Amino acid sequence: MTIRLALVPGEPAGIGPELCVRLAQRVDLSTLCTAYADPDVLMQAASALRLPLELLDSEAEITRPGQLRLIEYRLPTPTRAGQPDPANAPGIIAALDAAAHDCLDGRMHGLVTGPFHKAAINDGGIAYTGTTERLAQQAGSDMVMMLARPGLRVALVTTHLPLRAVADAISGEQLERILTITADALRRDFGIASPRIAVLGLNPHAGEDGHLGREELDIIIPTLERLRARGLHLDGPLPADTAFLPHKLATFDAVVAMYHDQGLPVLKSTGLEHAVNITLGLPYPRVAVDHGTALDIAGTGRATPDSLFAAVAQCAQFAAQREQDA
Ligand SMILES: NC(=O)C1=CN([C@@H]2O[C@H](COP(=O)(O)OP(=O)(O)OC[C@H]3O[C@@H](n4cnc5c(N)ncnc54)[C@H](O)[C@@H]3O)[C@@H](O)[C@H]2O)C=CC1
Ligand SMILES: NCC(=O)COP(=O)(O)O
Repeated sequence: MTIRLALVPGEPAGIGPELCVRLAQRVDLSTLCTAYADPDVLMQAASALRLPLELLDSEAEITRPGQLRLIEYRLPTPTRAGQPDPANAPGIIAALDAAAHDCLDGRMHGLVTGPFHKAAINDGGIAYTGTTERLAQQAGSDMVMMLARPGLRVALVTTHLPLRAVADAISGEQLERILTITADALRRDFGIASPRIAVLGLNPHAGEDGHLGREELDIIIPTLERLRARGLHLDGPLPADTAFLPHKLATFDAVVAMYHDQGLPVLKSTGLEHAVNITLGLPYPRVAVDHGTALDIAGTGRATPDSLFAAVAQCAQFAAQREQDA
């Protein structure tokens, strides 16, 4: 069967549009995608890169490099590379919401997104902590944010939260939900029959037996014991500073970190180009680039499209797997 993916470039002043133009040069990937975007933004990015771009209607067949199917979402103000305009926020989010809606109703099999500029969207009057949270709210489902590259998958217990709020957000119920969704996704989407998951502590040295914090003793350990009794293979709570040592990582299928900057720097420090951002728990597969809007290099042609290419390939694989299982 033919897999159809909705592709949303994200912030028009960032590198998202030019990555979509580069994607259009790869017929093996572009043939899977339909962009939800402003045609002028994509044509401007193609012109800056001096690459061919022909925008087709949403049912057209891709026959050569440089073609991309498009569903139009026009923005009110012209794009200047590197300078997000909050006035465009409603249009940017309208494209995202429409693409997600088309995934929910089965018109599309999965969603691939470029980077969104969180501050510009909030400055435009839309309360937005992240795409992961918005998609989960729209779908009425729970979610887990997982970033993955070959050899390492990191899922997060809390996502876009001020550090001050993290400890209060970690409850036994929340941890149980995150671990259950992660284990289910490892089985269903990644085909790992009996996944082994490492769970990090919250405090230095995983609390040092309660001398450096009590969340491990009061919340994490009891939750892990409860879930082990239900058959999950969980190791932890592990001290975060040593859990990522290569000989330890080799024994896990995924690491669950308590907060954003506990887990993601480890993954991103080995290169932005190999990793993708996966939303687990939605009714459809969603995969995003792992990097941000890179306003500092937008329009220069220096942005590598590898994470977007990997996101499309990964989303197509998940979508095909789900269609086969259905
Ligand atoms: N998937 C998403 O929607 C994400 C959005 N963001 C948003 O992006 C904005 C900027 O975030 P930053 O922390 O500055 O991170 P960033 O990822 O945009 O930039 C960090 C550094 O990596 C470079 N870089 C990023 N992507 C690259 C690529 N494809 N090729 C070459 N170099 C690349 C940038 O030039 C910069 O030097 C923020 O508003 C943030 O919220 C951040 C992460 C993910
Ligand atoms: N650090 C990941 C990130 O900011 C992207 O998350 P989301 O906007 O896709 O939820």
